[in-house]
Amino acid sequence: MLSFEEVKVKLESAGQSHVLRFWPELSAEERGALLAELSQLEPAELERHCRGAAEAASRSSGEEERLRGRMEPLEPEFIGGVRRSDPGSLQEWEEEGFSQIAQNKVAVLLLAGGQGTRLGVPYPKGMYDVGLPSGKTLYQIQAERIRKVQELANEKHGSKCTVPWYIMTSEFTLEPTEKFFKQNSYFDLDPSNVLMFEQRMIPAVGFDGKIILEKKNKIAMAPDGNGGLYRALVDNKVLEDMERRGVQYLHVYCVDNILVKLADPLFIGFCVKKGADCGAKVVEKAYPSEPVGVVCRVDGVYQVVEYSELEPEIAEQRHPGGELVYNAGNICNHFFTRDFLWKVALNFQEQLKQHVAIKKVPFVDEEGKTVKPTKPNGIKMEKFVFDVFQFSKKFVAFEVLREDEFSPLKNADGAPVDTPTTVRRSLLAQHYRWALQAKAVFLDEHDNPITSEYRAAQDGDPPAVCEISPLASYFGEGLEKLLKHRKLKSPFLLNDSNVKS
Ligand SMILES: CC(=O)N[C@H]1[C@@H](OP(=O)(O)OP(=O)(O)OC[C@H]2O[C@@H](n3ccc(=O)[nH]c3=O)[C@H](O)[C@@H]2O)O[C@H](CO)[C@@H](O)[C@@H]1O
Repeated sequence: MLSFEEVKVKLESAGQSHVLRFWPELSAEERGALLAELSQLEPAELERHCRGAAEAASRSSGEEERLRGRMEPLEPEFIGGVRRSDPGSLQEWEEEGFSQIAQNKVAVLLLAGGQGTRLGVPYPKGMYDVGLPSGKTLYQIQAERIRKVQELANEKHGSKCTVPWYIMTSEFTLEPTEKFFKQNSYFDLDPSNVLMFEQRMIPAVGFDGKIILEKKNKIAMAPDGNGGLYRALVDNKVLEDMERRGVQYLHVYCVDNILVKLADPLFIGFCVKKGADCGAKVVEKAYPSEPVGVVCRVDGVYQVVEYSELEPEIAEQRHPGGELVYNAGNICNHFFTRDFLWKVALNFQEQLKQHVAIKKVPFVDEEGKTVKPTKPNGIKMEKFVFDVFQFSKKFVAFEVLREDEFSPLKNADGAPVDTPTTVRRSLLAQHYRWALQAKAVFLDEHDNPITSEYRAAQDGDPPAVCEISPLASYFGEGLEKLLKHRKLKSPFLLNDSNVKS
């Protein structure tokens, strides 16, 4: 840790000495905490960051306009997908994916450093229990899907494989996430294959380019966005770990999609067979203003234009047949080769675009009291995980069905979409469909078979509650032997122990 004098010089050179203005009033302990925080900041970088933030914020209103005339949608023939590709190819890709998994060449990486402000819970989103009959949290569901995909690969290839689980956390989420995993015995995964690491935090800045003080002895810090991944991979030697384990392919995903197919053999196999170094899963956008990024080309280069930066007029453009022109919705499921990640980490991560978010950042007033602002007063700069697509030599996109693979938890109940209620419904609807495909028969309260047609989550709640543990089925497979012609009363829970009995 640096001394007060050293920190003072550093801050002066970065034009940020105001953060020491309460120094004379601080206790020894408070001084220690402030010095520790400030010691980590590098003056030149700090100066660049603060100046860059203020400049970018003054320009940010023009971001959408700058994209005008430069965007093009993905060419339809460029996209593979569950509906677009022929069954033979789909099967070949899935087999390829399982083969890579069985050879220990595939890992998953969870982006879990976000603060989940829209959901509004004081703990990491992955710990959220969405109210399923089993009471499982998002983390547990994900852990069980990893266990199941390993088991399926082993059955197919006679292997004993591991899919390591890398989890990127932040100062906000590391401690509670670690504690939660320990309390839950890592959901029966081997702890040595669950690797948590922390992304960096950066200061929030006022419109005048000055760091915001949140308390007398604390500056306002925020994670550097999910694109902070690339720096965190270097900081924490994650690529070296992948190398030691022989992992060549990484499936990166975000925490809140209850339907996420971890290490999806089909997606992995598709990307590997296409020789891609970088890939993205997409779904058809539901409506023009849906808060998902669109995968497209800008100046001929593949990239994601984030929903916050897409002009409504462009988002609303439609083809004569009615479908949206910018239709490839990003579901934050990405494929990267380890070689590509090395290339980004060594050559490009400093070049990643800084995106500007104007936020209400609590600040300390002249009396030293923390004030919650009523209107936005600060700038948070974020990097985005998908901004590396431009460095890819071979980028591919794979379209999946929304009702099977995308239902994110973003908002608290009461909001119209992406709430605990809607994600629970999506999962239960999927499991109900799987059970029907396996020829199970659901009974109503009078023990009569339910015959009503039910297709997708959009139809509302399914006529019976059915939850299938990921340990019983990864994606609907293997259920006939367990459920065929069985008469099931709602709520029905197929868990691991049912499977064994
Ligand atoms: C930048 C990005 O990827 N945006 C995508 C994200 O938007 P969205 O705005 O929903 O992104 P979130 O803020 O939820 O973050 C996505 C993921 O990144 C993690 N995270 C976030 C910030 C951070 O500093 N560290 C970190 O690890 C979050 O924990 C989460 O798992 O998901 C949508 C689908 O649901 C996509 O359509 C968006 O294109």
